[in-house]
This record gives sequence, C-alpha cells and structure tokens, in this order.
Amino acid sequence: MPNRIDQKFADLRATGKKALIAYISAGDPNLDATRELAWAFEKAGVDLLELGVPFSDPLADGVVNQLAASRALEAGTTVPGVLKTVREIRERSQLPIVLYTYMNPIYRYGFEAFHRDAEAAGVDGLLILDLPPDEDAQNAELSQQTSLKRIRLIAPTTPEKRIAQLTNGASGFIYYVSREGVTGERTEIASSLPERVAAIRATTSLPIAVGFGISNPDHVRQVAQHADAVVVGSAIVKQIGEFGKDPTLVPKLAAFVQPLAEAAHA
Ligand SMILES: O=P(O)(O)OC[C@@H](O)[C@@H](O)c1c[nH]c2ccccc12
Repeated sequence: MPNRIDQKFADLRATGKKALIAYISAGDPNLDATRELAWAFEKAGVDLLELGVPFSDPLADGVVNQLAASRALEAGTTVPGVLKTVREIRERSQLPIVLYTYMNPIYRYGFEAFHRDAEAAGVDGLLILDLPPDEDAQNAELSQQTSLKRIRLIAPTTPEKRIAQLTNGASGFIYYVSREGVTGERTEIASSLPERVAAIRATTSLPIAVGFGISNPDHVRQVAQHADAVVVGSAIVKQIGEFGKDPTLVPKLAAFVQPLAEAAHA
C-alpha cells in the first residue's frame, strides 16, 4: 500500500489543488478530543494532520503551542497514549498523520521501538524537531526499515548550499518555515517566500509545505500560490484552548478549519 502522504499529494496534484495541513497538540484538551478532532477535520477537508507529541520544553514553539503542550501533559498524555489514539483514528480514517516530536519523549520510549510502534499504529511520517540532519544517521537507518516518511524543516536562514543537503534524504514533504523564531500567528506573509520556495524546488521534487504565522483563509490563499501545502497551527490551537472541554469543541473547530481547507483547494 502506498504511503498515505504520497497518495494524498498525488491526488491533489492530479486535481491541481493544494493541501491544508492542520497542526494540533495530541492530548489537548485530552486524547478523546484529539481522536474526535481528527475525524471531524478529515470531513471538513483537512488533507494531513500534524500531531504534536507534548513535551515539557518545546523550544521551537511559541506560547500558544507551549500552553497546548502543558494542557496535554496535565491531562496525562503519554507517548503510548498518543500511539493508541492514532490506532483509534485509523479505525475510521485514512487521513495522513505526521507526528511532530522532540527527541526526548521518543528517546525515553526507545527510539527503535517508537519507530516500530508508530508505524504499526498507522502513523505516516515523523518530524523530529531537534534532531539535526547531520546527526540523524541512526534515524535514517531506522526510517528505512519502516515506511515512515522523514519530514525535514528548512528555515529562512538556511544557507542555499545546505538546502540540497537537507532535501536529500528527506521524504514525504519538505516543511519550509516561513519566518525566523518560534511558531505563532502573524499579520503578514513573509515577502521572501516565493524566492525561497523556488530555491528549495530547484533541489527536490518533494512537495513543499509552508507554515509559521498563517492564520486565516486569506493567508492560506496567498501562500498556496507558491507552496504545495499550507500549515496552520497556532490559530487552530488557540481555538482549542478557548473552547477547552466545551461540548461544542469539535463542531466549532470543524467550522474553523473548513474555510482554511477551502482556501487551499480553491
Ligand atoms: O503555529 P503556526 O505559526 O501556525 O505554525 C505551524 C506550527 O505550529 C506547527 O507546524 C508546529 C508545531 N510545533 C512546531 C515546531 C517546529 C516547527 C513547526 C511546528
């Protein structure tokens, strides 16, 4: 069976559409909500789900995502719990799922066991946020034994020479971080975006996702002109924080992501 990420991008390419990628922290406000949100997001048109594995020191994350990770940890979210939730999501969904994680939680779980169990649970790809590509020889080895795609980040400050080094060995898609600093909403799209995305395209045929600071359908439309996929994180996570355990959380969030997905597909 082809990987769900490859399949999704192939389908979108065939119809000339761009992907909407939604990021949420797994376990915020609890893992039952994560499962329900995944199902509702798929119906609302989300093309790929990034699930953050909550960690106490998420250094690449802005305050909105940090708070979400603390809520998830407070609710008792663990790595085995996240994997179990992916299994449950898979009972009714083929939505591609990428786990976003720092090294620490998966190292404690057991690096090799994590890869094996994530694949068995129905995870499609991994983005290990604080594993520099120069040090991921071990990861590369393990990734080859599993079907998990290895997503890599490229930043605005990445030197051109290094871009090819990063894209070489990545799979699934490339994640271009459109701004320096941490995750979080901004009012404007970075002006360097088209040029940077073009520089990445020159080195790889992988789809390019762009994220950081994208918070409304207008932003999504602008970024979708250049990228194959648009990532929205903090804007969604902020809503989850506001509704919390309110029984209308899932329909409210589905209504929030639907126009974002429509903007990517337009
Ligand atoms: O929150 P934003 O600005 O919408 O950006 C997406 C981002 O949250 C998500 O992709 C993400 C969550 N944690 C990260 C850590 C590093 C890079 C990216 C991420």
